[in-house]
Amino acid sequence: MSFIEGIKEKARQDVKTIVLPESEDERTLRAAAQVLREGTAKLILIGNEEKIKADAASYGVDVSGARIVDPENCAELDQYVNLLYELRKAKGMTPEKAKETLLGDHTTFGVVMLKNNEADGLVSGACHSTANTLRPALQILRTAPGAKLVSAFFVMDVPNCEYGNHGTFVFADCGLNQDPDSEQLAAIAADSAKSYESLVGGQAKVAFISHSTKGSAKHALVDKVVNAVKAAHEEYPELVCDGELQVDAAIVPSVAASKAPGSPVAGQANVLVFPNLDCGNSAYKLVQRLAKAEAYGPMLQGIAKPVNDLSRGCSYEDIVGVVAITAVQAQLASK
Ligand SMILES: CC(C)(COP(=O)(O)OP(=O)(O)OC[C@H]1O[C@@H](n2cnc3c(N)ncnc32)[C@H](O)[C@@H]1OP(=O)(O)O)[C@@H](O)C(=O)NCCC(=O)NCCS
Ligand SMILES: CC(=O)OP(=O)(O)O
Repeated sequence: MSFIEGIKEKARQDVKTIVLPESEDERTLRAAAQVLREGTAKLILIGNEEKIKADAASYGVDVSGARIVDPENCAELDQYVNLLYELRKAKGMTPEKAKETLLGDHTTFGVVMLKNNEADGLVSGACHSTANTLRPALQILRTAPGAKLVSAFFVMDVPNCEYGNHGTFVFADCGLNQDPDSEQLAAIAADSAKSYESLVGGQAKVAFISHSTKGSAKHALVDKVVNAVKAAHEEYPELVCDGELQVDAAIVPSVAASKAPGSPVAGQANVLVFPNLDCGNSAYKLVQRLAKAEAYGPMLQGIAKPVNDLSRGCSYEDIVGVVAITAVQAQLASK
C-alpha cells in the first residue's frame, strides 16, 4: 500500500473535521468532492453558499456533503470577532479590525473556528502565499506546549526509489523558517523525526544536510550545521541523527561508505534537515518535478493544532492527500 493510501485508511478510522477556506479555488472544490467520496474527513467550506454550489456544479463535482459557513452570514461572527480581538489586542487588534479581518480573510476566519474548537484541522494555501497562510495560524494558534518553534515539513514519496523508506522521506524545513540557527535546526530535526515516526512509521534517521561531509569543507555555513548536530546530541539524546552530510552521503549507502564510514545515519537517512529555506524549498521542488515524487506539504509541526499549507502549484490530488494527513495529525493530537 502506498504512503498516502495508508494515511487515508487511518483517516477513515476516526473521521475528523477539516476546514477548507479557499472555496473560490477550483482545485479545492474538486479535492473536497473527492475527500467526501473517500470518507477521509468531514469538511467545512468557507464562502458564499450559492457561489460554492454554482461553482461545484460548473466543475461537475458534488460537495453537498460539506458544511458551508459564510462569514457574511454567520451567527457566530460576533463571538469570533471578540475571540480574535482578545487574542491579539496586545498586538494592536481592535474589534473593528478583527471584524474587517474575519470578513476579508477566510484563512483567518477558519483558524479562529479551529481555535474555537469547531474543527480539528485546516488546509489552505492553494491560492494564497505561504506567508499569508501561516501568519494567522502562528499568531492565533501559536506553538504547541513544549515546542520550541513551528516548522514546515514535506512528506516526499519518490517512485521506484530504493533510498529512505522505499522512497518515502521527510524533508524540513521547506516552508517556514528562512534561516534557522543551530538550536532551531536541532529542534526542527527532533520535530521532523516525530513527524516521520507518526506518519510514515519506523525509526527516523535524521541527516543534517550541508555542502560538506564530516569536515570536507570549511565555512561558517558548515559550522552552523556542525553546531546543530552538537545541539541535537545534547538536547535530544534519543534522536538518531548525524551530520554534517551531503545529500549523497546521507542517502546512498555506497557513497556513505566512502564519505562517512561508521555513521549511524549516512546511507540510510529518511529525514533530511536542510540548513536554510533556500535549500529546503528548492530541494523539495526539484525532487517533486524531476523525480516525479508526490510532495505532501508544507505541513506544520510544533503548532498547537493541525494547520497545513499547500503550494500554489499544487494539484487537487495533493490537496486530497494533505487533508487526509491533517486528519491523521488531528487524531494523533487528540490522543
Ligand atoms: C511565516 C512568516 C510570514 C512569519 O513572519 P512575519 O510575517 O514577518 O511575522 P512575524 O515574524 O512577526 O511573526 C508573526 C507571529 O508569528 C510568530 N512566529 C513566526 N515564526 C514562528 C515560528 N517559526 N514558530 C513559532 N512562531 C512563529 C511570531 O512570534 C509572531 O507572533 P506575534 O505576532 O504574536 O509576535 C515568515 O516566517 C515567512 O515569510 N516565512 C517564509 C514563508 C515562505 O515564503 N515560504 C516559502 C514557500 S513555502
Ligand atoms: C511550499 C511552497 O513553495 O509554496 P508556494 O509554491 O505557494 O510558494
